[in-house]
Amino acid sequence: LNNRYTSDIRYISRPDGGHWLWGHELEPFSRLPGETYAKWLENHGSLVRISGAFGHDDILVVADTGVLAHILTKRPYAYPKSSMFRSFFLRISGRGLVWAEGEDHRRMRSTLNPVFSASEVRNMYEDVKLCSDRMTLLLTKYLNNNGGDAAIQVPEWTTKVALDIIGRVGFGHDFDFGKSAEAKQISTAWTKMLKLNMSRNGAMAPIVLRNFPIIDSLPISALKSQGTINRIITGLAEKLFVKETLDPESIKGRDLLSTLLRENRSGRTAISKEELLDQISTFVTAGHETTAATLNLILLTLAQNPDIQDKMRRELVDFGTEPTYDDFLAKLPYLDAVVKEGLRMFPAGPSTERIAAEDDALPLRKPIQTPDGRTLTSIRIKRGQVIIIPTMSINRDNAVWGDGWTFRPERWLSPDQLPAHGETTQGWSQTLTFLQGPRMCIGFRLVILELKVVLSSLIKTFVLHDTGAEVEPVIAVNLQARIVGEEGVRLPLRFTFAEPELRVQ
Ligand code: HEM
Repeated sequence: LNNRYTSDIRYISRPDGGHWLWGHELEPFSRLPGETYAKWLENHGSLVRISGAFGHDDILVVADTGVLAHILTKRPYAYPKSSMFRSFFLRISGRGLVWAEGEDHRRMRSTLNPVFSASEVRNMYEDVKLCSDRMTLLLTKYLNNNGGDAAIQVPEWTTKVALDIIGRVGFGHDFDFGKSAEAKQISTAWTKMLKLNMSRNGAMAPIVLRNFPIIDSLPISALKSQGTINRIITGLAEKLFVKETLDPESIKGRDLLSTLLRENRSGRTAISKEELLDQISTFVTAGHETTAATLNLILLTLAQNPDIQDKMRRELVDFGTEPTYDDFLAKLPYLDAVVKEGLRMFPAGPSTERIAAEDDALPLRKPIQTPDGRTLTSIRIKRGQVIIIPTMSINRDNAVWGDGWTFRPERWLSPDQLPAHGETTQGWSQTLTFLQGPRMCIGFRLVILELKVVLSSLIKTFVLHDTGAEVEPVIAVNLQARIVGEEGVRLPLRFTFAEPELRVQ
C-alpha cells in the first residue's frame, strides 16, 4: 500500500496480459532477443511497467535517455546490480570489477582505468594481431585440406581466438588456440553453462533467483560448476606471482597483470593478490565469450549480405599494405562502420538490470501524462524498484534510428544519417552496447581493436557464404547464435578462399 501511494509507477503504461505466475517476465524469451521490449517501447513509450513474477512489484523497463543518464551516469552507485546477478558473477570470477559496488567499485575502477587507456590498448595490438593471424593460418590449412571449400562451425574458432587474446593481454598466457588443457576445461565449463542457459529453465532461473535468493546458496551442481573458470584462471595467473617472488625484475610483460604487478611494486597501487587474481578472472569472463559472440553474429550477417562483405574486402585490398594500429583506428572507414553497426545491432548484453538502493525521483527526458491530466517531468520510485534496461531494443529503436533493425553500415559514413545526439544515449557511438557512465565496459577499446583485426584478417582471406541453416540469435548469458531446434551455440558458415592472390601462404 505504502508503495502504491508514494511512487509514481502506477502512472506508467503497462502491456495487457501477463501470466498469473510469471507476470510479463518470461515474454521477452518467447520471441527473438530484443523483439518483446521493442514492441513494448513502441506501444507504450520510453517507460514501460511490466508485472513481476510471483506477485513481485511491477518492474520498470527504461529507454528514456534522461532516466538512463540518471541511473547509469549520475547516480550509478544508487542503482546496484541485483544480488542474483552479483552472486552469479562472484561464483564465476570472484570479487572483481563486475561484482563490486559503491566505494569498492570506485576504488577498483580508478586503479584499473589506466591499464585500459588508449595508449595501453595500443600496446595490446601485437598480441591481438598474433592471435588473429594464427586463427587465419589454421583456417587456411583446414580449408586447403578440404579442397578450399568447407563448412566451418564459426563459434568453435571465435571462442578460441577470443580466449587466446584475453589470455595474452590479460596475463601473458598462451591458451594455444584451444589446445591447452586449461583452454579445454574453460570451453567445457562455458559450453555446459550456455546450454543450460539456452533452455527455458535457463530463462526462468534468474527470475526465480531474484524472488527466492535462498536457492542461490544451495549446493546445486549447476551453480557450483560455475566456479571452474575462476579456479582455472586463478591457477594460471598465480604462476606470475611465483615468478615475481623469485625475481621481481622478470615481470616485463605488457599484459594487464604484469602492468598491475609493476604498479604495485612501484607503490603507485596497492592491490592485494587475491583481488588481482579476481580482476584477471573477471576480464577473462567478461571479455572472451562476449567478443566471440559479437564476432559470430557479425560474420553471419556478412555471409547473409555478400554486397557488404565485398565492399569491406575491397576496402582492405585497396588499402594495399598490412594496416598498422593507427590505420585500423582511422584509415579504414568501411571496416569501422561495419564494426559500429555490428556492435549496435548485436550488443553482447541484450539487457541489464538494476535495483534502486533508495527512494528516488527519476528525471524524464520525455514527460508523461497522468490519467487525471497532469504532466510528470520526473517519477518517484521506491527503494527496491527493479529496473530493466533493454539495451538491444534501445540500440535498434526505429523511432530513433529509422531503420533500426536493418544492418546498414553506411549510416555511420554520413553523420546526417545518424540520429541527433539528444535523441540517443550518451554511450559509445550513441549506443548502449557498452552501457554508459562510470560502469561502462572497461574493455571497450580492446573489443573494437579485436573486432577490427579479426574481421579484416578473415574477410581479406576468405569469402563467407550462408549455408542455408536456420540460425537465430538467442539469449544465453549473453547474445548467442544457434540453429533453430538444436541445442547449444551453433553457427555453420561455408568458407572459400578470396581471390587466390589474397590467400595467406
Ligand atoms: C563485445 C564485447 C563486449 C561487450 C559488448 C561488453 C559489454 C559490457 C557491458 C554492457 C558492461 C556493463 C554491464 C552492466 O553493468 O550491466 C560491461 C562491463 C564490463 N566489461 Fe565488457 N563487454 C565486452 C568485452 C569486454 C572485454 C574484452 C573486457 C575485458 C578485457 C570487458 C570487461 C568488462 C568489465 C571488467 C566490466 C565491468 C565494468 C564495471 O562495472 O566497472 N568487457 N561490458
